[in-house]
Amino acid sequence: MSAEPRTAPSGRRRATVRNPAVVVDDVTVVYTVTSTGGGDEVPVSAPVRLARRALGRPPIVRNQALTNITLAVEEGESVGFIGRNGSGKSTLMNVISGQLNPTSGRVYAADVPAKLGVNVSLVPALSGERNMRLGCLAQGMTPAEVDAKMDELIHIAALDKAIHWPMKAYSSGMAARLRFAVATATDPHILILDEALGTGDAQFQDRGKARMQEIREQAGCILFVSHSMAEVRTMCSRVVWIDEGELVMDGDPGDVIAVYERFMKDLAAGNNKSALAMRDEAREALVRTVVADLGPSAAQPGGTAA
Ligand SMILES: Nc1ncnc2c1ncn2[C@@H]1O[C@H](COP(=O)(O)OP(=O)(O)OP(=O)(O)O)[C@@H](O)[C@H]1O
Repeated sequence: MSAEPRTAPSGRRRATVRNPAVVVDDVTVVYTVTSTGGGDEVPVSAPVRLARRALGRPPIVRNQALTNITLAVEEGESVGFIGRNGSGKSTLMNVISGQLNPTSGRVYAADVPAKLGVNVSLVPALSGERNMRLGCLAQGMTPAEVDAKMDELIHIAALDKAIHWPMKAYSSGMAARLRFAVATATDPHILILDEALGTGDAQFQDRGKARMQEIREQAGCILFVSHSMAEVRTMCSRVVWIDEGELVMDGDPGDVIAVYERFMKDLAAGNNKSALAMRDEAREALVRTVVADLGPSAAQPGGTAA
């Protein structure tokens, strides 16, 4: 990952990106996985295939999680990523955070992204408060900076007396509060939240939202994965819908969520054909917009738009 370009092709309706914090450039991710049920088999040499068969090992198949994803996120944006289970949201967040190398394509980031639960590992036997301190130190803060920040972090985590209990006594929601507070301690420029606030109660969600707003006001950006449309509607200034590893829509939260909810409703009702037609139409509209944004050269064979 590097902090190179200030402009890039964008999946958004605007052609120019003024202050990009993250640029995802034509990213494709293909996992390989063993499968007993067939699929797109990874070619292996004949001896390897025979040896695997003799040992009773299932064939290895390709699973394409992301296909040619291109988008840019600007400073100050809070972008919600929505989509069905297995559509590729977490894979994209893992690529952006640097946890996973894409099969092809690149990610450019203006700073090292902070991904909740990744930058620090917490110690179950230690109290929440000790873990908070250690987590901050692990992210490069000085002891004096940690001291100055502790009251604010304890307020954000809203754990009351449990802040002094060992973390092994925490529920998953309580641990999520603490991890969220630690992840935001350094005022990250790029914060990735993959299903982070959903585990918390209303009080934590309010404090979490307030903290995210502060980060945005300091020119930070937030990438936010959630299955809760209510949460996405209140938290995000823009929404990206991903399905089967491809961008389907990218724009105003109200517009994108309305189509996505119709899509999900149709699928739930068994109207797969109309759901998929709606999705394909939305995806084609996005491609047309990107091509128009990129100008006439992109519409020519060999142009830059996919
Ligand atoms: N480590 C892995 N090895 C093989 N395939 C994987 C791996 N991780 C994810 N996948 C596959 O990649 C695809 C996208 O998964 P991903 O977890 O990114 O989806 P998601 O949109 O975050 O799903 P969810 O909403 O259920 O969390 C799925 O087909 C999944 O099976």
